[in-house]
Amino acid sequence: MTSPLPHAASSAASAAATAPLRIAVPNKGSLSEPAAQLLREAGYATRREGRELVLADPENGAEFFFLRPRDIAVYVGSGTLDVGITGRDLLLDSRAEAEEVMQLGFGASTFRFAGPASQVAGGLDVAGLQGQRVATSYPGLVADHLAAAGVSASVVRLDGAVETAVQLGVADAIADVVETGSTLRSAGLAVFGEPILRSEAVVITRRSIEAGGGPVRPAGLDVLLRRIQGVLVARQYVMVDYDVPREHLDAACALTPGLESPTVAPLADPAWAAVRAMVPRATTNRVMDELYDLGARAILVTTIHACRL
Ligand SMILES: Nc1ncnc2c1ncn2[C@@H]1O[C@H](COP(=O)(O)OP(=O)(O)OP(=O)(O)O)[C@@H](O)[C@H]1O
Ligand SMILES: O=P(O)(O)OC[C@H]1O[C@H](OP(=O)(O)OP(=O)(O)O)[C@H](O)[C@@H]1O
Ligand SMILES: [Mg+2]
Repeated sequence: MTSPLPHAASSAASAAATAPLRIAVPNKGSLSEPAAQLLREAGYATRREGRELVLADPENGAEFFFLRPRDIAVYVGSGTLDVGITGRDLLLDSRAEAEEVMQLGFGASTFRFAGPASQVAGGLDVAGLQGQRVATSYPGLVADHLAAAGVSASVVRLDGAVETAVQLGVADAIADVVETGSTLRSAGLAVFGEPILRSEAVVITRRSIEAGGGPVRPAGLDVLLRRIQGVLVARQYVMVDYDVPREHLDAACALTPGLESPTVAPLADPAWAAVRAMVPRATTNRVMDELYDLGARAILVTTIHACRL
């Protein structure tokens, strides 16, 4: 008797057979929990108690390293680790040889200059920083921005609580992450100038891997990116099903074009058709109202748990 043929190896299984993909993940701070949640939803192992520094996930061909978000670009840029999740602002500040390959839609913030509210009301602008002291935890980012603006100022590097530096006389202005703006307000500061950067969490790899010309693209990277993309799309879209009179089918399909094209199926009653399409989650109720006004009925919305497009 012959033994059965093995199943063709899936891309995930073949990745598991080679060296694991080494992935850097934030161990603390604003990005840590949403990054863990994303990886969990993408089917990867996550650490049970928060103190593990390394976590092997052989079933998925991955190994996770829990590191300070600020250090992640350094490990990835040097090629020590294959891929990482960090903030765009931290990546640029590090000046590491790493680049962004996917935006993740969480950890959003703006990076801005701020100064005493009275001076800002009096017209303080970036040119007014000439010869001044600017406190920040992101000295690389600020130095690059000032140089591009042709402003010569001294950058005072602080670890955190940067807003207090002006009050204590260590700096004349600051540049920091602003989310709600409440920390600035309570320190008597206000933003000025254009935003230096809009940041969010991103996936990074070593520079030029994407172009295919530089370092070898690590095995398993495509699987990781596809899985993450699947989670992000599943979060952004819902599935909408409805029945619509055939005379309004074209107008209904225009409202719900889906990604390629909506699925249209006949109903037992030839005057009606059934339609199924993915719809951006944020527009769900507006689309339902417009479909209803058009004569569509039995409009059902369901959550998508995962997808591969
Ligand atoms: N309110 C926020 N404060 C700081 N960083 C934020 C905020 N919202 C989003 N971020 C993003 O999180 C990343 C900084 O994370 P990091 O863990 O270094 O700092 P943190 O969240 O302030 O934590 P901690 O101050 O405890 O070290 C940056 O990419 C930043 O843009
Ligand atoms: O605009 P907001 O919503 O007020 O958020 C922005 C503040 O949050 C962060 O500080 P964090 O609490 O991380 O303290 P740190 O400065 O010591 O890092 C950041 O450095 C700002 O100070
Ligand atoms: Mg902080």
